[in-house]
Amino acid sequence: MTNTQLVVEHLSKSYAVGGADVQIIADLTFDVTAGEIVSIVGPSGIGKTTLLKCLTGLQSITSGSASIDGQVIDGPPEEMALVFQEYTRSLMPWLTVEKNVRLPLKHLRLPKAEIDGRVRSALTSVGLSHALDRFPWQLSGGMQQRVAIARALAYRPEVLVMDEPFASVDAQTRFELEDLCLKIRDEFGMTILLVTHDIDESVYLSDRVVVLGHRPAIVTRIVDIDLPAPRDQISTRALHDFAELRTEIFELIRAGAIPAQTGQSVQTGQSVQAAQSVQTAQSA
Ligand SMILES: Nc1ncnc2c1ncn2[C@@H]1O[C@H](COP(=O)(O)OP(=O)(O)OP(=O)(O)O)[C@@H](O)[C@H]1O
Repeated sequence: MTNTQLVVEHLSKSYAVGGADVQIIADLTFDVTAGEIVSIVGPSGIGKTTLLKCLTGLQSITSGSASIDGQVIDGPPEEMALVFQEYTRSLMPWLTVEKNVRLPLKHLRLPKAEIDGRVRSALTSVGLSHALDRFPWQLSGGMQQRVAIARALAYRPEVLVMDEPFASVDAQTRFELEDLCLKIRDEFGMTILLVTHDIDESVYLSDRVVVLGHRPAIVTRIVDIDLPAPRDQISTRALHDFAELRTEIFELIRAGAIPAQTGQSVQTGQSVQAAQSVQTAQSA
């Protein structure tokens, strides 16, 4: 029996731009089962980050709905934690690694021993138990992103939501962090929803890939990724099925591309993302 955790039904989203409503998302319907890894892909500017913001309660939904464990989402859900691409802005530079991970747990009112245990085990899971007393600026980019992931893990969310989490690290670190994602899912049984621009990454990590296209955005296809487990960076990526899935998704994204914009003075997705220094759904 499957346990549907996140349900998105006919979700649409418009932004007010210069006095007019601009519809970004037309009508999205999909769900995510507990313990699944689901990637959201689509052309740049299609509304992927906007969708995550609606699902994490950081933006209002214009019509339709999203719910987690049967509860309608109308603010940041306790069950979710968020990891963004910009780890340099989500970590507090004046706090040690250990204190950064501890920060969001403060408002949970847990016994100190429980908090200590969660912080230690999250940092061990991401391979940073040796770096507790270091400051973010003393770490490599990949290590900083591990701290951001550990902070989300220590919170023990049911659903980990990640927006382009590995876009700012080198290729080798990216592979390691992808494998860390798979390990987290297996170890903690966590549901993971992520936005990525990297089609290979979406195929490698996911159980299903939700492809968004057109303007305003719709779901163009939900692709099942039936690749064998456990996945491995070399052997999984060498599979014929892997190449076929990558081509299928690439073609779907190309078919759903947004035509060049004429006259509309809307910012690109990434510039808006840069302008809004949102950190975690729990405002860690
Ligand atoms: N707060 C906002 N106000 C007005 N328009 C916005 C706002 N946030 C995003 N947009 C617009 O919504 C559209 C989708 O942006 P979004 O960041 O969700 O896309 P994306 O698919 O994540 O983009 P990218 O792949 O480039 O990161 C863009 O045209 C963007 O300019």
